[in-house]
Amino acid sequence: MDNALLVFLDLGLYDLAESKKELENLAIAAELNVLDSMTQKLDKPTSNYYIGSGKVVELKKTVDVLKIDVCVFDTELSPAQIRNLEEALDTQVIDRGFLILQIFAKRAKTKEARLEIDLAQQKYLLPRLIGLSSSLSRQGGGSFNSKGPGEKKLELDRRRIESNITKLEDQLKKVHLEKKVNQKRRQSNQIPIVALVGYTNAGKSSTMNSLLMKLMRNEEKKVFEKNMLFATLQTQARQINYYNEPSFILTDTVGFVSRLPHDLVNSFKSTLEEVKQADLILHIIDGSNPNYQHQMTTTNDVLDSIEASHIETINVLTKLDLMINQTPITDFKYLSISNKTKTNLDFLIDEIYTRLFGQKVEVDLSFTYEEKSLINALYQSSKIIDISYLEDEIRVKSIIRESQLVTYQNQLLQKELPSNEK
Ligand SMILES: Nc1nc2c(ncn2[C@@H]2O[C@H](COP(=O)(O)OP(=O)(O)OP(=O)(O)O)[C@@H](O)[C@H]2O)c(=O)[nH]1
Ligand SMILES: [Mg+2]
Repeated sequence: MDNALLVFLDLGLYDLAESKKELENLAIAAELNVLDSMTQKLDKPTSNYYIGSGKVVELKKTVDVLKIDVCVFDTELSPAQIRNLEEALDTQVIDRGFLILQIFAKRAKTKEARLEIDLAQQKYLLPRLIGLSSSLSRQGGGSFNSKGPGEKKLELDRRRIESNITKLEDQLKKVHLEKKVNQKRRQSNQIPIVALVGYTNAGKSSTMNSLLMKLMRNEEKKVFEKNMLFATLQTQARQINYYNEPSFILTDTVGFVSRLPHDLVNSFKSTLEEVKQADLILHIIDGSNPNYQHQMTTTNDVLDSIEASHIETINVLTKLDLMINQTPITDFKYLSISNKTKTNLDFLIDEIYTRLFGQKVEVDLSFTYEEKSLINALYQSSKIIDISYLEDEIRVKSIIRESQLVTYQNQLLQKELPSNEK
């Protein structure tokens, strides 16, 4: 494990305490051993080193004493700043964007995620080729093994990266095409899609698992959840068939983080395609996090940028069990749940079904004996109260959802007002 030192500049732009905690968690997620941090208060960053040159001297001392392998700066550094800092500190220097790319690179498992992250890394490196040359050799990420590469080598490296980018983009196009076919198939099934979105570590995967256990009682379908930033890197979908209710597809997605590297947002836009296809979004918010408002805004901004902000949304506050001594949140409408104590899950489930399929209605239906398959479908997606087999028809009394009325309009005998049954 590499020893890391975190460097912050207090420009009064961000909540420093939150930024510190978040960068530390990002470093831990990147499997770094955080030994210390250093903060400088300045009005604006310096062009040579980002921090002041006096601070660089101080930093160098700490780097030597603590045997620091990598200094992580909580910002986006220019290629020149990286080069200058690496020379002055004689250690690897990376910025927040590079750190996030490292986490994704470590976690990406599926073919698509691997290609996306490779592409984001190559795009990130291209303009930083000069500055990052020594970091790269330490990463073992290519043949950039001299500290001051000559012009010719630089040109070769640049061309190689450009050709890598083209290759990766081609491969990705193919993967996306296959995915589109699958999506079309799913859409033609007309099963509605519910997507869980939110800030990283908010509790999306845990909420998905709570719902799966409650509705499907199937341990095997569970997804990975962990107290670690970016535990989920790939969208995962499960079809929910709950007795007495119509089916829907539930998908877990990659978490968001503020100040995400631009190339990464672009790369993961296709992963977020699923969100765009959703009929309903569950915006998962960690209500116990003092910074929840900022996290919500970040998520809403990403939803805006992928043109998904028009999709119907339920705000879900998780970690209710940790919010006991907090002043209640009153600035927006939400449902609060706990995945730990399993509180309010029934409310959430009922809200999901109502938003997707409308209220429950009690109906009397009449089927011919040829329409038996329709009755089977009804059995799977609604609550049958009574069924009687008459001479030339089958009479069924059932509680269905409003949206199912269309499907059974030819069989409908009478319709009563929405029942109060929940
Ligand atoms: N106390 C408490 N902890 C929770 C609750 N929901 C989730 N957690 C914890 O929060 C941490 C993150 O949960 P995840 O479900 O992995 O979060 P996520 O939003 O999927 O995170 P990423 O996939 O990393 O974006 C885990 O340690 C969970 O156990 C809850 O209701 N109460
Ligand atoms: Mg997750």
